[in-house]
Formats: sequence, structure tokens, C-alpha cells
Amino acid sequence: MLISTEDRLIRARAVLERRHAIPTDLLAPDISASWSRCLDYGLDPEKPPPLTHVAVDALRHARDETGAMRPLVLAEMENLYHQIAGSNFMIAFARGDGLLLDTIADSSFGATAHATRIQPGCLWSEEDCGTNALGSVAATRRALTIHGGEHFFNRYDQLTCTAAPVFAPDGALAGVLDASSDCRSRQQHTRALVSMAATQIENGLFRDKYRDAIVMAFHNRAEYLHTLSAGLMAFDPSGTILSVTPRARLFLQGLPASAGRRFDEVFRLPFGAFIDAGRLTPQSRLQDRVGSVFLAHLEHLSPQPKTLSHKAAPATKPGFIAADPAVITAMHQVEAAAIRGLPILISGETGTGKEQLARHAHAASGRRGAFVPVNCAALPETLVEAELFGHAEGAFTGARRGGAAGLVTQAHGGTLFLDEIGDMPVGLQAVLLRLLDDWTVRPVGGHGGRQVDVLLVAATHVDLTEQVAQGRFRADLYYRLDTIEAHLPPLRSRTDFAEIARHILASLGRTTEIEPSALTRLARHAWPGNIRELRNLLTRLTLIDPPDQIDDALIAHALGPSTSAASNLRGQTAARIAAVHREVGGNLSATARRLGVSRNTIYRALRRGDG
Ligand SMILES: Nc1ncnc2c1ncn2[C@@H]1O[C@H](COP(=O)(O)OP(=O)(O)OP(=O)(O)O)[C@@H](O)[C@H]1O
Repeated sequence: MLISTEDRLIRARAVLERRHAIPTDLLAPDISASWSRCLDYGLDPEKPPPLTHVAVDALRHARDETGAMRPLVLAEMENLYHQIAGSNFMIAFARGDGLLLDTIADSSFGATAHATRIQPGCLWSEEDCGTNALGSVAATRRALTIHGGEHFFNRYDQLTCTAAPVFAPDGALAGVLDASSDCRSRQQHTRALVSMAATQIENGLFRDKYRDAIVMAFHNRAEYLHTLSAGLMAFDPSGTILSVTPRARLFLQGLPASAGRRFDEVFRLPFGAFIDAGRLTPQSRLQDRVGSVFLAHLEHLSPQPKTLSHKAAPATKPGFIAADPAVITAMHQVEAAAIRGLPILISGETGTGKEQLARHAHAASGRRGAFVPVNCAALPETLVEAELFGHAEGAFTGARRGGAAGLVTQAHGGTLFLDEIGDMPVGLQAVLLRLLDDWTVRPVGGHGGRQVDVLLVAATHVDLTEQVAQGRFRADLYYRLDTIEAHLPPLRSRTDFAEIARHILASLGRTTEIEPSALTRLARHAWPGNIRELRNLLTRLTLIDPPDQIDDALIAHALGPSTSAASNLRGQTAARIAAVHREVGGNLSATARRLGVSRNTIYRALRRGDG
């Protein structure tokens, strides 16, 4: 008698749970292999161990380690999320060892019990969670779908998960991409989409790794040349193969298409002739040594201008000095995220250039809309919602006639820069979270909503993970904002101090030189106010009667005990801040200018009640 797949699974589970045995005849081979691995790990199907969760710091570190891959992955996760329309599903990406790095869930899935288990920081290896798509794909290195009762532990029996491996150009497992839902329908469709997204990430990693090489895309059919089905190969200028994607290997089966071999061992054409043809036409015909014909497209012929991660090319973008390796990394992360429209979080002490970097992100994104800075520490709590989302006429006492568009709407098509995000009251964090979910602006007291397209950049001088640990910042908001976290190091630990000092002098329109000994003394200073403090000092030194040369004695004098702006401020009594604040009629910016510190420092001091 034929029994249905469901009945088979019920019987198989009964055998597993009662006898801890694997009824291979009742299960698909991948599932029985996985169940038996789980028994080997010592897992008991009826006693799922508690879920393991790494600390927030460890998660952050793991995310940082993925480097340039993260923006690629996040962009593909977003695409998948929109492609798999419907509700009650989530997209997840885990490292090869099962550590979940990122998730995007729709709100109905977010409300299920599973959502609390499928969170960034959880470990989803087979050893930890039994048979599951993320863990089992990592173990088998093949795309898999795991339905309900096929999960080793039956607490996941409501879930259907489809995952695909993502390989680095060197063939190592770079991670696993997963789509989980509580419905079985349309899994074929989902599987194709997840696999395509994984290939897209792999191709991105390949192009990124070989951006300085000659990269060729090829396919048997012209119409597939610019699609995911094309094979990619990278060559050095002499025609030696550097790397080949799995797709390319498939096309060239039986030929020596591997690293170290030469172009003309695989194709019937000298490399030079192929390059010349590639210069003339966007597509050229190529025949391999067994006679198959391909169409090929050269993606970049000559090495790309070296990117700034190469030490040989210290980076100076107008207005933004970055020759320090950590700053260059931050700049690259931000550029990659901005181009793809992903949220960015910039952390760093006061005055390290967070806003400057946010403006750089805006420029790199190519967005034509405005850059709208919002200081979350400065917004009055009661009005934040109206300031951000606008309000209808008469929405509250003091509401402007005719209503007003909020800051988020002003940033439509551009960038919204939320400075001092760590100071945003917890109640408002929920409002921001909602915005991040659907990007719909609903004016206070008004009707309906308007969809906006905004690049979100948030900045913080406090450690948000600590704020999360202390319950002052919502963990879910942190994870949404922390898609890309770029950290700006303090000035005292930057290796490009001299460049910054010279840049500031030049930007002040001074021809003043700095003596090497003076620079050394400056570089040794602690700079608690970072670049802003350095700028203020150099401005003071050159404002009236600029010297031709700044020498050591001048710096020694200027840096004399407690003359630096920030240490000055610390040394000053609270009364001094309050007095200046009063003198300038309660104007925070003017107070900050007068004292030579950031407005945030003043906000904080006044809010603490120092003033
Ligand atoms: N990489 C850089 N190159 C040159 N100048 C810089 C750089 N970064 C920052 N600056 C200058 O330093 C000053 C402080 O920068 P910015 O306002 O961006 O810092 P911030 O970290 O946002 O400060 P805060 O935390 O107080 O808001 C500005 O005058 C800016 O022009």
C-alpha cells in the first residue's frame, strides 16, 4: 500500500523518538543522513537543548569579520525579502559554523515564537539545533529544504526552511542564506530565489576579490551573458587564470580551467587577441579547446584604479582625510552600504568626524535629495514625532498653520542623519523602528501615510551594546540600525595625524607650515575633543596674525596645562557653561562655539543639570 509523505514522516518520527534509530526507507537521504549525524552528536530528539546565544560584542566582532561581504549579503537579503512576497516569513544569513549574523522578518513572522529563536547571535549549527536548513546546509554544502517534522526537534515542526550555501572565491564556505516560513506552499519558487541570491553574493565576492584583475563573463547564449547564469573567470595581464566560478567550471568541464593554468590552454585563441577583440566589441566569440562556442564579455580590461584599502593609495577625498587603515575601512564600509541604500551606524567619540563620514556616505550614494541632519539629543521629547514625521494643521498647541512636513519627508530621495541616536528616549525608539519597517511617514494628527525612500545614517558616541545591556536602547532597533557599523577611531590613535593637521590648515586658507617637532608634540596630545579640538586649536593659532611657521615652542605654549579646548571645558566649572549659555541668550550653538566644543557636549552638560 502506498503511504503519503506525511504518514511516512509521522512513522519515521515515531521510530526516531522511541528507538533513537533512523528509518532510512521512510526519509529522503539528506534528512536521514542529518538525523543520524544528530544522534552522533549525542542529541536527544525529545530533549532539545536550550538555544545558545553569543554575547552582543561577539556578534559585532563576527559581523565585522565578514568585511566587504556584509553589504553584499544584506542587499541580497533585502531583495529576497521583497521577492518572496506574502507574509509570515523571514530571511536569515549565518556564518558557516551556524552563527546567525542577520535576519529580516516580516511583522507577522516577527510575532511568532520562532522569531525569538531565529535572532542574530543565535547558533543554528546541527550540533546546536539538530536538523535545520542553516545547519544542515553548512554540513552538506548543498541547498536544502527542511519541512516541519523533518527538523530533528519537533519544536520546529511548524517551519519550512530553504537554504543555500554561499562560497567564497577560494571555495571556502562563506555562509548560508535561508528563507524560513510557516507555510509549505511555493517552496520550489523560494528555493530558486534563495539559490539565485546566493549566486549573486558569490559573484559579488568574486568581482570584489578580482577587482584589480581582468574579469571575463561568458555563456553559450548571448541573452544569458549578463545574468547569473554566466560563468566568470579572472586573469592576470599575462593570461594566467586566477580563479573560476563554479558556473564557469561547469561550462568548461574536462578542460584545465583552474588557477595557474593559461587562457590558451582552455580556449582556441591567444590571450592578446582576445583582449584586443574585447576592446573593440562588447561581446566576442570564443571557442574552447573541445569546440564549444561561447560569447564573452570583458568586465574590466585594465586593472581598476586601486581602491583605498591598498596601502599604496592613501586616501584623500575632498574634505575627508582617511589615510589611517581603520578610517579607510570605515569609509569603504560606508560607501558600499550607501550605494546599496542600507542603513549605516557610525560610532566614535565626539569630534571624530561622524557627521563628516555621514556626508561622505550621502555623496557616495549618488542620491539627489537632501542630507538632513537631526540631532536626537536636541529634539524636545514631546515634539520628536512631529519633527520627524510632520504634522497636520492643528494637531497640537503650537502646530504650524497648514501643518508641516517632517524631517523624514525632507530627506526623501536623500539621507537622514540621526546624530546621537543613543540619546533617543526608549518610547521614541519604537516609532523609529516602525519607520524602518515600512518607510511610511504618517504625520501627527493627519490621515494616511506616504512612502519615502531614505538612506538612514545614525551616529553614536556611546556604546550602543552597553545601552542595550542596560535596557536603555531597544535590542531590535539596535539590530536594525547596526546593519553596517563603521567605527571612527579617536584622533590619538590615528596614524594620519600629520595629514589631518595639514588639511585643516589648508582648509583654513593658511599657508602656515608646521615644524616636524611641533607636529610630534601635537600628535602626542590626548585630544579628548578629537579632530574638532585640533581644528579649534589651529584656528586659534592662526586666526590673528598667522605665523609663517608653527614651531614647537608655540605648540608647547598652546597646549600648556589645561589649554586644550576639551580639557579646558572639563576644568571649567558648571557655572562657566551656564554663564556662557546665559550670555549668549540660551543659544546652544553659540555657547558651543564660544567654548570651542561640540553642541552635543553642551547639550549633555546642560541636560545633566551641570548648568
Ligand atoms: N576625516 C576628516 N578630515 C578632515 N576633517 C575632518 C575629518 N573628520 C572630521 N573633520 C572635522 O572635524 C570636525 C568634527 O567633525 P564632525 O562634526 O563630523 O564630528 P562628530 O563625530 O560628528 O562630532 P559629534 O560627536 O560632536 O557630533 C569638523 O570640523 C570636521 O570638518
